[in-house]
Amino acid sequence: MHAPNGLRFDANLKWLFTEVPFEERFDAASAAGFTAVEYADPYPYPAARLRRRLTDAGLHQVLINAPVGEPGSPERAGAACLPGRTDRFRSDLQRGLDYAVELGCDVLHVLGGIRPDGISHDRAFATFVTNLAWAVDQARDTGICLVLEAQNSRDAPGYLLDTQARAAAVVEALGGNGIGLLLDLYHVQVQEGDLISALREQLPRIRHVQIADPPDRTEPGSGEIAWPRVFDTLLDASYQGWIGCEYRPADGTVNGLSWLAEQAAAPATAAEAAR
Ligand SMILES: O=C(O)C(=O)[C@@H](O)CO
Ligand SMILES: [Mg+2]
Repeated sequence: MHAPNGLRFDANLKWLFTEVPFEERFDAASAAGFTAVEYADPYPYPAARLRRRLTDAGLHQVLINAPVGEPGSPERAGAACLPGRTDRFRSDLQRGLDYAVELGCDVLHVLGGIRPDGISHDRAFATFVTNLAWAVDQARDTGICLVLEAQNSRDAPGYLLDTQARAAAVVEALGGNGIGLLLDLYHVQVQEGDLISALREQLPRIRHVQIADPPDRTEPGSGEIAWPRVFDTLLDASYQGWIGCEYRPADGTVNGLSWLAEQAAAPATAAEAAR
């Protein structure tokens, strides 16, 4: 969906349109005007079936996550930083790439993982970088870009990538080709604040953006972020990627979409601004 300001927003089907069962959310997103979707977990469904849902609804798949383990398991946020779990990481990553190819998806989010008790940060981080170097090689011929997201420690205690600087350090260590940042503005605001500086600093590495307004992770305009300033920063930098609506609608998905007109209004023309 193009907002009045020209930025492109996609619907996160884990968070939006939860009024209907998952497989009905494709049509619901299309009917609400979205042209693209993302969701973390396609794996309960055969990829060919999801592909049909996308095609029937006229939607593009923007992003999925690589598989993660069961809630409560050491791999619950992925195996990428777990020493001794390389085989598991590799098979999950390959499965993620297979789904991304089948869904025509451009971007695969590889989660940072939860550092296990007794493993130093340095060891977990080195394991992560080694695994990601292999993953970038695997993805190279597919054209799929891998992305890393920093998550805030309130919602994701123990998450390896807890700041933009840590996620960016991995991108830099791997040379920045075929790998970039998923910058989730909700996590940035909760963990670090200083959003516009973070955007300006990370823009060359950003391949995907996600949005939600703290403190309740609801739609833009319902919380504490100055969204028109944030969107202007992306526009000023000619950001070309998608922006995923990864928020919990405060009062129904379709009711809540009025923020697109209010918070992502068309920039005033020079003549209007001078009046
Ligand atoms: O929690 C988030 O933020 C995400 O983007 C999820 O995809 C992490 O699984
Ligand atoms: Mg996110």
